[in-house]
Amino acid sequence: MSNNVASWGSFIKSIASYSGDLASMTAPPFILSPVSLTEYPQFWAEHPDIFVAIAEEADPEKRILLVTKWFITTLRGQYASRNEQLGSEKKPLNPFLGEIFMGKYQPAAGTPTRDIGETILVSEQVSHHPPITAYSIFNDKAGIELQGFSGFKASFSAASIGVKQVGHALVYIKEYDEHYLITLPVLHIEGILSFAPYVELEGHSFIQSTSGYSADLSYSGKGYFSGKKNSFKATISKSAIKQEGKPLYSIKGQWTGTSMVKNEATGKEELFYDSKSTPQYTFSVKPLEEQHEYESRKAWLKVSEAIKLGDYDLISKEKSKIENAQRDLRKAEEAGKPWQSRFFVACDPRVNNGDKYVELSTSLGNKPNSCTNGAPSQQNWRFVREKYDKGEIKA
Ligand SMILES: CCC(=O)OC[C@H](C)CC[C@H]1O[C@H]2C[C@H]3[C@@H]4CC=C5C[C@@H](O)CC[C@]5(C)[C@H]4CC[C@]3(C)[C@H]2[C@@H]1C
Repeated sequence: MSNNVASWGSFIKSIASYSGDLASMTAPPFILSPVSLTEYPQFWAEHPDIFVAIAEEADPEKRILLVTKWFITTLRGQYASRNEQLGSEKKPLNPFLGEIFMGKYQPAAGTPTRDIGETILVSEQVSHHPPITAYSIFNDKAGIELQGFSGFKASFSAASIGVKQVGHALVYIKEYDEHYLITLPVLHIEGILSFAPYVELEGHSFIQSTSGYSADLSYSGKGYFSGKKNSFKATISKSAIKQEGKPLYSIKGQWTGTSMVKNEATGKEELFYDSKSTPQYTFSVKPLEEQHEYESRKAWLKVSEAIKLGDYDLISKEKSKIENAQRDLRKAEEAGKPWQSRFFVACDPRVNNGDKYVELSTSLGNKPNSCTNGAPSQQNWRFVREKYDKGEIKA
């Protein structure tokens, strides 16, 4: 038995009784990814052309369809890209408090794409225990911005790890003064016993717009309603989610494959989205020498090189350098001023600070979603754009 499978076997036994913080659990080197969790928000706009097309659509009924389509385009990168590129899901680097990641989406060289302007990502680890990443993606030319935050709680069973996400995303379209609340799907890690973990989505997530339109998405994997992995269904309605009316549109398919949309009034069915359509945009991060010491790829350089080498001793040596520096910072803060987020501010989820979160999450009613099921998120995180504009760290 190769030592990888042996250590995987003991690793699985160790997590069966594990009740700690999933992000900080020690895992065998071959399951470690050299990528920090602060990089994951980049998957929200892997197709910036579809993101900006939302702001260019004048009809609100077509806009909710475009928002739902754009949301579906984000899922393959978010939840399946490690699997597709590295052969299995991997354990990302656990970001330190204040870690920053930023970059821009550019048309890939040579692809004849129209000029949609710059789409910028700013992401920051606003909490270490529990791990919470706050992020914003904005395109000033199109007048569309997304801000969100995401934490996760894991539950362990012998054969899979359940992961509930805490947080949500808000999209704002300036032209129409329109807001969308997007809740996050529950996921679990399958394939653990067969030594090839991968993410499967489950349950429901929702999109609720101030226009009154809403989308109810439900997910399933192999052996469920469609039998195929990474399946989803969605219904688009005019009323708020809680009134059960006949939907305007029904969508179904695979978020890692193709999906079809049916107009329930006319019965007409057509292709909704094909996720294998080639991504025309690459995400670019400035060169290491121009990066701030808190930016992920600079901060984790030595650790990610050690992970690529599979050199466990070097990984833990380089990791403890970062952890010790963080401990010293926390001690200094106890003595002096507490840590402050560089680009985000925490706010009370019950108080409307103009982003319509209270109105939109209320219209979701008691539907199970990560905004309101269980204890509402202790606090929401919001992007402060002028902190970025006036700051010295730029994408
Ligand atoms: C034996 C246990 C085992 O299989 O361990 C190997 C597993 C890869 C360990 C669990 C890790 O799995 C990773 C999957 C990560 C989520 C993937 C996608 C997202 C969406 C993104 O928008 C927010 C973050 C989130 C939820 C990631 C959170 C961290 C997850 C669960 C990693 C686990 C530590």
